[in-house]
Amino acid sequence: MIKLVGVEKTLGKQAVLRGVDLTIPTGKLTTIIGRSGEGKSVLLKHIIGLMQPDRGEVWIDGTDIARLKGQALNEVRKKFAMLFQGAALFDSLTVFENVAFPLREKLRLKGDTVTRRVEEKLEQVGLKGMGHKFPAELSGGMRKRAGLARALVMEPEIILFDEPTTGLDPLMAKAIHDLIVAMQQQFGFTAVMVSHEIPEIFGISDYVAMLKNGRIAEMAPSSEFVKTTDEEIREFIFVGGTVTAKGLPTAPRS
Ligand SMILES: Nc1ncnc2c1ncn2[C@@H]1O[C@H](COP(=O)(O)OP(=O)(O)OP(=O)(O)O)[C@@H](O)[C@H]1O
Repeated sequence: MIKLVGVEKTLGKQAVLRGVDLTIPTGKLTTIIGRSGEGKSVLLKHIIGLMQPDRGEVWIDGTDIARLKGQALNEVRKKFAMLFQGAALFDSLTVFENVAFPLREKLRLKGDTVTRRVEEKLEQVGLKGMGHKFPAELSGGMRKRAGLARALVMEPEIILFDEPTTGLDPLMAKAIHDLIVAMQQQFGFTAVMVSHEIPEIFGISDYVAMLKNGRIAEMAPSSEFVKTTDEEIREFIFVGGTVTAKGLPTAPRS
């Protein structure tokens, strides 16, 4: 379980996180929403230990990583993979080498073992036979798939997705959402996603949390979340009534 307690973070002169309390259930897909610049990416960075809070606790399965450093922090971070906004592929490496990279660098695997694991992941994300291509030769959606394959190849317990569909057309975005859900159900990792894809995320997330004014204003199963009576949250998620027009929400997956 991931649990943040009273997390505060000031960056420059801005108090970005002002007491975040959030419990993220294991083996589910939780999506964090909120206005631009609210601190969603900063929050993800606290969860994975890339940033440390000024105050508060960040519990990852019984370890508070808020003040952990060096080897102890690295041990906990082995549980994680992160899919960054731009997929963060190495442009000079082929798709195959990009996906193989963590296996070779972190697990020191070689030869057939690497080939087998990489090809299996490429197939799972729909990139079978594409391993020889370079990132520049791929469409935006294919780059996201390659990034997802690289995240999955380490078989992490937790995957963080920072706006995984940014820059994609609606059909491609849906394909990536569907793939994330399919992979999450198949492998059972804990998924934490930051997204602006409203209303779509209500149809795919088990839980939705909203960051507002540096705190979690609401956290609930998606189907409950949309029943919120908080006017500001309603305004944000029912932008001009379009969400209701599209007939959301669907029930969260059991
Ligand atoms: N390393 C940093 N140093 C200083 N300020 C930062 C740093 N990282 C983020 N910030 C600031 O913290 C605030 C929150 O940024 P963050 O990227 O988390 O927002 P966000 O909610 O993810 O936004 P968006 O939805 O637009 O991606 C912003 O004002 C940003 O400028």
